[in-house]
Amino acid sequence: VQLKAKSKSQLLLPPGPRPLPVLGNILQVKPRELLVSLDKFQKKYGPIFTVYFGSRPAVMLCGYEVVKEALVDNKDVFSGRGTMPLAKYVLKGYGITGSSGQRWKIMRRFALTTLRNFGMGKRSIEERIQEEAQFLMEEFVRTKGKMFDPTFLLGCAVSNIICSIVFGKRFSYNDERFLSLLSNITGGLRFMNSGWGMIFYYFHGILNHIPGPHQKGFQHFTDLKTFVHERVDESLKVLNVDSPQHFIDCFLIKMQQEKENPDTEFHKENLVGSTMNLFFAGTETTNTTLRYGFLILLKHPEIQAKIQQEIDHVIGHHHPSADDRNKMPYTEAVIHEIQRFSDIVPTGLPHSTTEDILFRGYFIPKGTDVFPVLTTVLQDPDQFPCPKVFSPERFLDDKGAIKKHIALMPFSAGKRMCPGEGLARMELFLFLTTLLQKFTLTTSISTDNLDLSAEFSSAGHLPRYYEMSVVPRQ
Ligand code: HEM
Repeated sequence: VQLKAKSKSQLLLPPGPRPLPVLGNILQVKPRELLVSLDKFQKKYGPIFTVYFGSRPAVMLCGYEVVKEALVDNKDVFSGRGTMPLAKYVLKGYGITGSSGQRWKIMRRFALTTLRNFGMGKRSIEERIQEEAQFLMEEFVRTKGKMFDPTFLLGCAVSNIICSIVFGKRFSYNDERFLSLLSNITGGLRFMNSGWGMIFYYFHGILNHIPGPHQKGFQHFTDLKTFVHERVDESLKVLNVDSPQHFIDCFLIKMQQEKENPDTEFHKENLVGSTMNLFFAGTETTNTTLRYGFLILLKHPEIQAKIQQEIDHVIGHHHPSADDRNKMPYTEAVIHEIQRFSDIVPTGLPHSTTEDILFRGYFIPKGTDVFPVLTTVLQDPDQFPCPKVFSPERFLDDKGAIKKHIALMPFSAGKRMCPGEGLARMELFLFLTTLLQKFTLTTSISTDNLDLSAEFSSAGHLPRYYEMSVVPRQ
């Protein structure tokens, strides 16, 4: 909506708790209680309200209707990227996730087409996942029925998929370099999710210049960056322009093609930034979803048994393939419900308005941070009755066929929607079916004592720590 200059001064940002100068709403939105506070404000102020992170206002959008009206009905205006201090300091605004405007458009389009050429939805990637699923299965066999925490093995398997896409190689699960890469991703995420991570989010302008635990958080990202730089240098040495092997090769070729263009976005900073983005966004998310999914299946053995029945019926003893997905509505419905229930990016990532907009009677100036609070969509009781109940049947019709649901937005919506959706969904399906074809997941803890609620978190939802064991099926 175009606004006349005169009317702007009479219009206001959505209501919200009163901010203190400099500190903003830190007293009401405590760093360790972000989601609880947002829930309280939603009850008090309604589905759209403003909170201040330090002196920076951020508009919070809650519930399916409001989020859809912003991200889908006004998709261009809400397509900017909001404040992401880590992307700003570590990647200097380069890459896909932390950029806006032309740079973002070019980097995103390039990533999407390159991932597609490398097989998002095509055989090559499918085969990679199938192969990795076999490695993962062998690791599970090695546990010999003992209890173990699946985080590490799932992390290795999922990271290897993205490694093969961006670097063209997988690593063995005990490769030192690979392990330190994984620990940097976990450490970086833990920092972002910690109380300190939130304090940093509030006051990054000041904290960036002084020592403190956040510098350790930074270190994880800086180490990751060094790793990516090394891979880029290696790739450059053996690059064959006629036969690109992976994402980095494709980008390097584009850099050569555009080297005469002084304004090109195809340079090393954007290459390293985009690669880091794919790596970070593509690893922990899929791993966490699978880990949450396993916990849910341990809690609901009857659902696990139904998936196995469908596997036996549709796939039999073959390797699961992407084509099987269309024939397995129950398994698809469980995966949908795992994504809805686990709700792993509860606040969504911050967007920013690309122009002034009058939205639901409020004035949101250009450049304001806006959070599509995804948990309020995935748990919206108007869209998903009894949202706290795990029920795959929500996604099935009377005949047992899969039923699409408009409010299922674990990947967000609109122009910034996750570009890794296709890849992630294929991984979830193939890893889950390959494992359940061969094993039954069990635990010595009684199902009553398995807690499905998320561990304390601010920006991300993580399942609570658990151990499980696998029993080979006949
Ligand atoms: C279950 C797995 C995943 C979930 C739940 C997930 C979720 C999300 C969400 C909620 C966003 C924010 C969108 C927004 O700004 O509104 C996002 C962005 C992003 N995701 Fe994913 N994601 C997953 C897997 C992946 C994978 C496998 C990749 C890599 C290929 C990936 C790459 C990205 C990138 C690059 C962005 C930034 C997009 C942009 O700023 O334009 N994600 N994802």
